[in-house]
Amino acid sequence: MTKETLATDPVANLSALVRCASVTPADGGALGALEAMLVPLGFSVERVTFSDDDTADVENLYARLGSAEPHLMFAGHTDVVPPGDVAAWSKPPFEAAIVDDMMIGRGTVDMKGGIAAFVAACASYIAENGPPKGSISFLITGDEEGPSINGTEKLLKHADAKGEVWQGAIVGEPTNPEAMGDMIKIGRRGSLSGIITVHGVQGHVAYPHLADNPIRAIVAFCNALLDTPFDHGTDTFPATNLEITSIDVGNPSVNVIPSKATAAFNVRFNDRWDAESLQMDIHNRLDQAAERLRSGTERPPVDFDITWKERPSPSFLTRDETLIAAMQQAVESVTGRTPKLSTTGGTSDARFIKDYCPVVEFGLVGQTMHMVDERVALSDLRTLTQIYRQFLDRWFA
Ligand SMILES: N[C@@H](CCC[C@H](NC(=O)CCC(=O)O)C(=O)O)C(=O)O
Ligand SMILES: [Zn+2]
Ligand SMILES: [Zn+2]
Repeated sequence: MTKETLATDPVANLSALVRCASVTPADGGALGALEAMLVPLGFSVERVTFSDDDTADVENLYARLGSAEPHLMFAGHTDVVPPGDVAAWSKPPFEAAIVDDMMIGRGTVDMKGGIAAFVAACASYIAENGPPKGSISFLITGDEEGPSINGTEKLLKHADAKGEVWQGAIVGEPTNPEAMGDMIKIGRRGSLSGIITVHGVQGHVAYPHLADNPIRAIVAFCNALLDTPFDHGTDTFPATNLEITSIDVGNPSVNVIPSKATAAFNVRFNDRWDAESLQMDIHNRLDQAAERLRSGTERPPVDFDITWKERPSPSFLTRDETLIAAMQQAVESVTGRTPKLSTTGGTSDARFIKDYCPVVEFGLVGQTMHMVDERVALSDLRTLTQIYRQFLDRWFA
């Protein structure tokens, strides 16, 4: 294998990936581009498409180099969110244009950049040392930005059923708020979504005693969810937070009391809760608010129901000190900075991986993810490559 055939340049790797328009669930050739980088490095590549009811088929990739332990998994996604208003971009979102040492394009930071850097780190490791004394695998999905039904969760099950065992995993999502070296994610909050529906009685706005306005109750319910904090955070997690994401009555008239009102909400919860205890607390809050609405009035009981999104995400915390320390040392040795160990932000596919092996997350600076003109500094991409390379050196030492 000559050095020239190896994908050691993270910028070239990223250009190839960004040029594939892989908006979920489309692959746009992205996994093929990744396969073309991995095969010359000696990886055995398996491509697998998953299907499910009521959702699009999605392509995924699992690649492994080596058969011995320790086995390190690098996990991520090649799918990207839509570009939005293409005319608002300063360069086409799937061109990978470089301006002032920044590459502009959808997925540059979230998270084709992480994949490009990890491939480059593997290539440079192999060029210097030959194949590692152990194994490296890539577990890459095309369904992270979408419903996440035909992605990482199924790919892990598929690989596990074939006997794959990992000792640790890195997820390459953008974890740094402002600069490289800011933050490693060592866990994630849970996520729970629901919709409250209040059923009222439609009527004339000038004759409210003949109707039952559901907006009165939906406002009281939203306040009951927002007024009292769920907690004040724990040693390792920020406070649980609930956001109302939508309130709808679908009423175009000014003189009609609507028949129904709904409020959608999402809770990001810490390790004091699980989905069940949180659901119970929310039910209690709503029951008490309904009782308050009725007490001392002639009103009928509030008729409401709540539906939960089928698949809440659990919170989790990685407790593997060795894996965390290896990433921390790699970041410190390249950036000279001590990264914060954090559980802030959204959830990620690490919530599935944690059931198979310890997992940490480190990637690029996330400031422009999902935005128009998403972009990465080429220097950050090179820094990330060096950090992953340092990690590999430590892991396989
Ligand atoms: N689409 C998935 C889960 C959605 C995951 C999403 N994660 C992020 O935006 C990552 C941001 C970060 O790194 O902090 C979220 O938290 O909503 C599904 O529906 O399951
Ligand atoms: Zn992402
Ligand atoms: Zn994203």
